[in-house]
Amino acid sequence: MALNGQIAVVTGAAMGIGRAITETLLQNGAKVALIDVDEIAGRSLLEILEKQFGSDRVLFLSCDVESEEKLKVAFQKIAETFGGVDIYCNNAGILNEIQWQKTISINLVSAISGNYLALEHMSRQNGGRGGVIVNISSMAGIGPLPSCPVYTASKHGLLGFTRAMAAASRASGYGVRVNALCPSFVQTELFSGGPSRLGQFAHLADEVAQFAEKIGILTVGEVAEAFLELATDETKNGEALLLLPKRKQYVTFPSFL
Ligand SMILES: NC(=O)C1=CN([C@@H]2O[C@H](COP(=O)(O)OP(=O)(O)OC[C@H]3O[C@@H](n4cnc5c(N)ncnc54)[C@H](O)[C@@H]3O)[C@@H](O)[C@H]2O)C=CC1
Ligand SMILES: CCCCCC(=O)/C=C/C=C\C=C\C=C\[C@@H](O)[C@@H](O)CCCC(=O)O
Repeated sequence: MALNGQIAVVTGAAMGIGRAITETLLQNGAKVALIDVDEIAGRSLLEILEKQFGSDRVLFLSCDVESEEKLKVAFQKIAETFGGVDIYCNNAGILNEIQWQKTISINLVSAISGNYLALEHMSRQNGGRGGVIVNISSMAGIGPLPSCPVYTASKHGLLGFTRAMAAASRASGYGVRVNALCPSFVQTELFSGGPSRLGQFAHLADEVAQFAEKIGILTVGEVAEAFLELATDETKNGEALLLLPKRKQYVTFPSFL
């Protein structure tokens, strides 16, 4: 078991990619704290996971990641219950080009506050034991999706933040690796509900749908498998792993040094 005894925190854990990552972490021996704003879905999943893995290895905290204070309290509860944090998966995200400010708030602003809280608990400079942060960006964090420019911006921002955090952590000796996972289209609620939440560029939805059909759709299990690679490979820091059906690649970026 690659992660025996490790303590993981997953945001947006109640369904979709976050649920698959949570289940994969548990299957590999970790203890997992699930954070989600959807209390009904979260508690329902908790019941299933407690039966499958034991109540001593799972914890659910109903929390809206947009509230930095509530997220801080959630981290404190997790540290008190499990004894620390080794893995932070920042997964919670939405696609809403109509309420676009909310998309930025959840996908970027809350991701930043979550990363900083995780660093506080994991950094060796703060008495932590080090660890790894995996931010769930998107292929839209590497190339633009014309029908959702704000979602694209949030995922580009998250990718840039991830790479800067990785460099800062390395230079500061925090002992915390920070990586981004960039999946292409994945069969989830967010994907199927996306077209109904497009804004002024909704007329471009068909173009993107055709693109999705051309490149194919991932399963949440495939995303969870790629997550595990970033979480367990200690050579990976500051990486962006692009995941497509049937292939994956580490993205290379221009260097100016
Ligand atoms: N589905 C796709 O095609 C792709 C999704 N992604 C990213 O993967 C991540 C997960 O997306 P999916 O599983 O597809 O979405 P989903 O909609 O199926 O699940 C998202 C989960 O996050 C939770 N959540 C939403 N807002 C929250 C908040 N403010 N506080 C706490 N929890 C919150 C929801 O309740 C839900 O359980 C997102 O960051 C998304 O941008 C990246 C690439 C492709
Ligand atoms: C609209 C549903 C979005 C689901 C969430 C998500 O993050 C999915 C991202 C998947 C792929 C993004 C790919 C972006 C590629 C760009 O580089 C560009 O090539 C896309 C051009 C598509 C087009 O011509 O419409």
